[in-house]
Order: sequence, then structure tokens, then C-alpha cells
Amino acid sequence: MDPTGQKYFTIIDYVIFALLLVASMAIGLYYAFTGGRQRTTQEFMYADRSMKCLPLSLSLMATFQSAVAIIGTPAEVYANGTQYWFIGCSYILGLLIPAHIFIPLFYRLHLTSVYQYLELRFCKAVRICGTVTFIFQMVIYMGVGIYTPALALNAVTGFHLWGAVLATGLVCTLYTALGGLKAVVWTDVFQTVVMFTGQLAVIIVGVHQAGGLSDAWVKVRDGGRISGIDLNPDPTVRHTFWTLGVGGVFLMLSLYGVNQAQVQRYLSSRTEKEAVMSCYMVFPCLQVALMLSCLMGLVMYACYGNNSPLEQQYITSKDQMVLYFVMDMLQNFPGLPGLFVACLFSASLSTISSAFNSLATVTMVDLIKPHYSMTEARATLLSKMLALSYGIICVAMAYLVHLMNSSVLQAALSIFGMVGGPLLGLFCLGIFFPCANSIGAVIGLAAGLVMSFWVGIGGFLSRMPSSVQVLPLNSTNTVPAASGNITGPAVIDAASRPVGLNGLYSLSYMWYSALNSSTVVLIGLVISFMTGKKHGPEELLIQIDGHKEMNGNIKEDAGTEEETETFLTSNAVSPVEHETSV
Ligand SMILES: CC(C)(CO)[C@@H](O)C(=O)NCCC(=O)O
Ligand code: NA
Repeated sequence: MDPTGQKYFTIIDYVIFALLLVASMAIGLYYAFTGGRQRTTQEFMYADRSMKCLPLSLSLMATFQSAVAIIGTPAEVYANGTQYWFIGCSYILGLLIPAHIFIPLFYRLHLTSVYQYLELRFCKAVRICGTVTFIFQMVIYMGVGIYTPALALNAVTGFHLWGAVLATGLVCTLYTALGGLKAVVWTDVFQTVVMFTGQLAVIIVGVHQAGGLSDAWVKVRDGGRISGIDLNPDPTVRHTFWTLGVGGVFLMLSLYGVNQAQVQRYLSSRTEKEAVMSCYMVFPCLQVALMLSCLMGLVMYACYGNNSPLEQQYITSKDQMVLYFVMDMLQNFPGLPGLFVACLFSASLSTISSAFNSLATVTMVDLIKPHYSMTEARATLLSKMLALSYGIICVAMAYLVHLMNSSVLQAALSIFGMVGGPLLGLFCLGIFFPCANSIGAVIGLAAGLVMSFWVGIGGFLSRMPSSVQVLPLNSTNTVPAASGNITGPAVIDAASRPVGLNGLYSLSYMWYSALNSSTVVLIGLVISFMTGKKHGPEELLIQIDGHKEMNGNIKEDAGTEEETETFLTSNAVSPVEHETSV
């Protein structure tokens, strides 16, 4: 080993990494030249509404599973134990509610983008606010998504940082712009397989290096890395059962319920039933993904103990740890480091391709098409150009992320909560509250965004190193703001519990989605009552009739007769299945 800890790639590693890019590109080209040859927006954006359950579910899982999760989760588990694993509990309600409330509603309305719902329910202005908020969220997120694997690769192997960003950005933009949603979904399937294989290979070799299963188990147990369930109700503790299992439900709803990238996949399935099934299938897929990344953290602990490469200053941040571990443990297995790097980039490619495609779709459908009439051929060409432009924006965003310095997992999940949370609130206001009106919706959304940036940025600043008295155990990390374990119970005892505004600022980032969506609903309702009740179109509210089995009590709970009546299903929207165009 090099005394500086620098690790090197072999030729075979480069070949495997290159193969990933070539295979993804090939899938894109295949869908560019087969089927309808991507000549209609229906095919480009909705895969001719002909997708089947299995590829859809893998693709749904892959969208929000980027290199951030692959390297962020093990780093979290290595440092703080398996508490984070309890986020898996939130997947139950976080997927059941989309499957039975959001999917049937959106599918039966035969939407072209999920924000069209907001225009049907409220008005055009609300739709545009929703679209712009989504664009903002996804543009930041894809910057994080593309930058993360490139940075890790650069830090550990010296691979050119911007070379990796540009290569992946270029390949991803090309296959997305050429092959449309079909290419995005099928590359997702391929990339998910690479992702799981890479993680599994590292775990197996890692357990072997740690001296076998039972030795590894003893080490992580004695190191205190197996966390029991933490039922502490304090919302400022970063990870407890409540922040992860309950706060996480709101996070999942904003991602799997109302995010265009996911709704677009639901809408592209052949039948409503298939869309619901694919959402169900996401559950086991996500649990496998979560298990693999948590196990990777434990294996890392079994190999290094408390003597981490971070302690030894081979690396400078928690986020470089996983790749360092891989290069360190796998140096005698030629090809395996390359496989893991392919796994890392697979995770990110599948995320940014979904971002490009959904961003091109909403820009076209929500912002351009309503104002300019154009032929189908022009619209499709323009959509492809839009996908290309978002590719360029993505690389530009990577540069912005480069200027910030933050732990990637918490950064990504905070973005979901800060921008996705208010959007979730906006949809809930429309779907569950018949009395909400457009003014309430716009002001509610604005209030939610203000709240989210106030608490989010306030929290970030109040945790900046300058204002931190007590550093975490691992004080070589000079950016505790991001790693965030300063809010753990070991640091904040009853005497130093934050009060007033500081209490709000130290709210766990896992609650952001819940706080911000509730703010939108609450302010939206108050403003609606002040400006006069106006009932939205009945068919756009929650469809009780179709879901009696699951929500049998909602009708009773609906309260006054007037409300109950508004809740009833309208015949205007019948559960027709989409025709598949030939
Ligand atoms: C968003 C969840 C919780 C579920 O999909 C998980 O995949 C995750 O932690 N994602 C982190 C963000 C990312 O990987 O880009
Ligand atoms: Na992904």
C-alpha cells in the first residue's frame, strides 16, 4: 500500500467501468431505433403507456437510490450503528398510501404530468408553482447525484473529478434524449442488477476479510454498532424510531406519491392494476437495497473497528470511506474494485436519467405546450432538446455542489424534505380538503417553502463549526454541521437542550417533510377559510368508493353531511384502462 493511502485502478477495473457506460448507451440506442423510434411525445415521455410491473418497480426503486445512498448509508451505519435501518419501517405506509390513494386518482384522470392535477383542482397558477418547485428540487438533487460518485472516485483513486462528471453526464444525457422513457426504465433495470451485484460482492469479500461471519458479528456487536429501537420522542434527536419510521413516511410520500419522476412511471404502465402492483413490488426491492447498504456499513466496522481510515487521515470525509474500504479490501481481487465503481455510477446514472426525463416532460407539458401550439414531431424534438439541456444544467449544478461541503446522505434527504415536503402538502391540500381554494394553495405553498428554508438553513447555520461547543467523538471531521451527529443524545443532555428558535433549528432533518407539508395544509386551510370556501371539482378529490376496503372509516370521519357529499366519487372519472397504442 502506498503510504499516503492512495489506491490505484487496474486496467480491468477501467474496462468494467467503461463497459457499464457502453451497455447503458447501447440500451438507449436500441430504444431510439426500435418500436416507434421515439417519434411521439407519448413514446418519449410515457413509453406508449405499455410498461409492465417488474421493470417499473426496479426503475421506481432506482430513481431515488443514487450513489448517495450507496456510500452515505454505510458511512452512517459505520459511525452511528444500525439505528438508520429503522427507516425501513416507513416504507410500509410510504408505499401503501401512494398505491391506494395517489395512483388510482392520478391514473384515472389520465394525466400528462402530475402538476396537471393542480390546474384541474385549483387553477393554472398553482400548476406552474408546483412545476417550478419540482424543477428546483430535481435540479439540485441531480447535481448531488452526479457529483457524489465522481468525488469519491477522485478522492480515493485520483481519477479525474470533472472527467468522471462529464463522462457520466454525457452518456446519461445521450441515452435519455435518444431512447426516451423506455431507455430510462430498461437501463434502470440493468443498472439495478449491477448495483446489487457490486454491493453483494463487497459484502461477501469484506466478511471474509473480517475473519468470517461469526467473527464479524462479534466485532460489530462488541463495538456497539447493533442499535436497539430508540423510542426517545425528542424530535431533535437525529435518528430515532419516530424520526425515521414516522417522519420517513412523509419523506416517502413526497417521493413515491407525488413526485413527477415516479408518477410518470405509474402513468406509463399498461393498466392501473399493474401500476399499483409495481408500487407494491418496490417494497421488497427497497428493503433489499437498504439491507445491502446497512450490511456494508457493518462489514466496514468489522474490518476497521474504531481505527478508521478517516482517523488515520488517509481520507478527509466520511463519504470517501466506502470507496476507500473497497479499494483497500479488494486490491487482491482484480476487477472487483471496478465492479464496485460500476455499482456506484449505476446508482447515479439511474437517478439522473430519471431526473432528465421527468424534467424534460414537465417543462414541455406544463410550461411550453399550453402556450405554443406545435406539431407532434416538433414537440418530440423539443422534448429531446430539453433533456439535453437539463444534462448541461446537471453538470453545472455539480459544480455548485462542489462549492458546498456537506455529508451527502443528509444533504439529499434534506432537499427532499425542504422542497418535496411543501409539494406533498400542496397535493394533500387538494386531494383531502374539498374546501381549499387556489389562493389558499398558493399562499400555503409559499408559507411551506419559507418555513422549510427558515428551519433548514437556520439549522445548517446553527450547526456550523464556529457555533458548536461540543464536537462529536470523531473530531477530526471539521464539518460536523453536515455529519450532524452532534445532536445525538451523548452531546445534548437535558441541561443544554436547545430552547426557542434554536429548538426549531435543531429539529431532526427527518421531520422536514412532515413539518413543511403540514405547514402548507394548515396555512392553505386558514387562507381558504378567510377568502371564502370554494369547492373543487368532485372527481379530483379522494375517490372513496374505490377504496372502501382500505379507508372504510374515512367516510364516517368526514364529519358534516356537506363534506361527505363532496367526498363522493363522481362518475365523471371511471376506472378505464388506458388503451395501448399500436
Ligand atoms: C430515499 C430512500 C430513503 C428511499 O428510496 C433511500 O433510497 C435513500 O436514502 N436515498 C438517498 C438519496 C439518494 O440515494 O440519492
Ligand atoms: Na439511482
